[in-house]
Amino acid sequence: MPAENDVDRELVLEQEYVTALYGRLDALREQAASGCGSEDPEAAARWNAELARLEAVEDGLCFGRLEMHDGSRRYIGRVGLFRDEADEPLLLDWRAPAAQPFYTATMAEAHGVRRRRRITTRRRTVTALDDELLDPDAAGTGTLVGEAALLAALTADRTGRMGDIVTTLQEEQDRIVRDGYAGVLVVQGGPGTGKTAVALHRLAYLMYTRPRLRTRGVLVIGPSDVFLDYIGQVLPGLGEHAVATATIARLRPDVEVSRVDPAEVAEVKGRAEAADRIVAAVWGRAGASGEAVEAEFEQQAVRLEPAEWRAAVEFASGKGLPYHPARWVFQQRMAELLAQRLADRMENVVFTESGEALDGGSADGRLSAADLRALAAAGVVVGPDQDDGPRRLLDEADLADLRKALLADAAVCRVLDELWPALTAEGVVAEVFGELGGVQLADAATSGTRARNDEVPGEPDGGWSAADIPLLDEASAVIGESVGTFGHVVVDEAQELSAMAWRMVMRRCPAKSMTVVGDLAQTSDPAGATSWEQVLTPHVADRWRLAELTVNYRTPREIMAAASELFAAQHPGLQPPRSVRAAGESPWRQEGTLADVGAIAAEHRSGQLAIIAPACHLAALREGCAATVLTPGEAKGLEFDSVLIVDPGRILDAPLGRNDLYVAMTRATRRLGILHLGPVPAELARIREK
Ligand SMILES: Nc1ncnc2c1ncn2[C@@H]1O[C@H](COP(=O)(O)OP(=O)(O)OP(=O)(O)O)[C@@H](O)[C@H]1O
Repeated sequence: MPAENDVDRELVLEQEYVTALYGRLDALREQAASGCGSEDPEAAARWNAELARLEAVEDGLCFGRLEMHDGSRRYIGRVGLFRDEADEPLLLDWRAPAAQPFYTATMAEAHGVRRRRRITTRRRTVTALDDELLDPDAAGTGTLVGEAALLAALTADRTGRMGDIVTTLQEEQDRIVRDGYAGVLVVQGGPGTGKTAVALHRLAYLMYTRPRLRTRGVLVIGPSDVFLDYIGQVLPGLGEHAVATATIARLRPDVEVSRVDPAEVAEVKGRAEAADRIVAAVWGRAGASGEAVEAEFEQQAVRLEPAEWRAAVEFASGKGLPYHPARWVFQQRMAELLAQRLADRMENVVFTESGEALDGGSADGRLSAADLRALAAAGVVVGPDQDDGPRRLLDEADLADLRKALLADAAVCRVLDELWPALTAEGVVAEVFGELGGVQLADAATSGTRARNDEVPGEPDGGWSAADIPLLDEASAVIGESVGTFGHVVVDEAQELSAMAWRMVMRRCPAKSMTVVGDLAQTSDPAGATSWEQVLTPHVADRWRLAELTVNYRTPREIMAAASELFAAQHPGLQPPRSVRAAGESPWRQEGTLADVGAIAAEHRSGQLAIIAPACHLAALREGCAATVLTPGEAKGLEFDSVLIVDPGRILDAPLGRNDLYVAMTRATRRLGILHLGPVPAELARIREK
């Protein structure tokens, strides 16, 4: 331990350095602020983004220092700063390779580091220094990097917003953050292992190492708007602003979700077979009629036999195009056929001496008066001076005009539309799934409802459900509507995605560069995942890799011990994650009624309290209650200082109720209480009574 006056001197020195860093930051901000007024809108936007980036790193700008064996020093912080315009680094961005030993250096493998220093600041003042001497002779004395700082971070009161963990990232987490794997990296781990935090830090890392991602766009998909709000500050604090966030439902902002499907209906809608049903419904509309086609164009009737127009259908559908682009090809082909048919009739023409066209029928292929009117309508003017006996009347340009006129003709379009109608995604989904409920849905593929798509209203009675969104997206894709894409996509709580939701996500990431975060033990959606391989192989074959996190930073040991009965019942043979700390308080249970909740909540003294209960009790519990009240599903991914679970018996009744209860129990960072409304469920019997 250095002597007290040594510590004071070090504090003064570090303060000087940190003050200089803030000075440099201020100068850069000033420069960015003046750039914001630029007349060039692109430059102004760039400077605005730069200013936002520099403003977001105010807190904890510099949080570490490495002292190397060669005597050099490296200061580590949220962004990189350089002295004036020179290359001399004042502060290393935490993502720079030279900063990595801050996270990975251990006694056994020091990576050239002699001393690792954590610098704690409040506003711009250095308040504490925490040094670790990496002495190889003392190898094996601990596995947590910066244990004191880590425990301080873990036991601090929760603020309701997730903070970044850039100052205390642990080695197993850092390895995932810096994993440059180009395919799908799955981060699997139990509750509280830092999966969300790690995924967001990895995204920040990838944006730093692959700057092109900033232009190609990155997307974070989370389970709920509350969750997205909860994590919303993490990336800006890491210096990255240009990140899109969405829930699965909000990936289609044009559709409003106003209905909840029963679980069994949502499960059927989530199955991959729903995609086949949509494909069948859409393509079943191309060339469905078996009749000969009669089109009338400027009083000329043209007839196409089924074999003729069917050839056009086959030609267009064989192009490998989506439905609407293929429809366009079909229409062009049909216009060619119809124009040719008309042209064949007009092949030879004879005019009288006075310039009148002979209207003698078409036995010899001569033009009738109707032929001439049709030609005039198509912009082809046949003058009397062109009468020099039988000849080919229409050249290529005339034929092109004729085709164009045919496609602009309402009567012709009506006929073409009947053969190959225009569709909307809403119409298709309403047609295939709209009026069906429950498991009857499974029969829809074979029964194939035949309602005319273009007459179906935009949405089924009662509006759309969240499970309809991937179906709408699928239908849009089959029809040929394009969607925005991203260079990298993070999917959080990925175990909840149905097969159809995965198809929707994959469509948005053509490069299939993704960070997928989840825990199969927390799946609560019956349409969700039971195996990563099963989920990913259809989309990326073997271009995916699994990385695991094993340490629970959130849930104290006492609560994890109580939750492990549930875990063991659901996953025999597997180990729940190891808790990094004890809270000193055991969870409790009590039998009672909803009326007891108020008194229990009133006893709660410090930190955030969340009440987690089945949906049927939410309204009653929210009345006059200051605490946050959530279902287990809504609580996914969140955490609170204290959690009170109400009516665990009913939570367990859900299709994957054990997982739901496991999720609810693992949200607490300190205290857990359980109020059961009847006899205690067997899974919770070992928890002490209050
Ligand atoms: N290295 C770390 N330093 C400080 N805090 C950490 C660290 N790793 C994780 N945490 C904290 O642990 C808590 C849990 O992290 P996170 O929410 O990312 O876990 P998770 O695995 O996604 O959990 P769940 O699956 O239960 O939603 C958060 O408060 C996070 O800040």
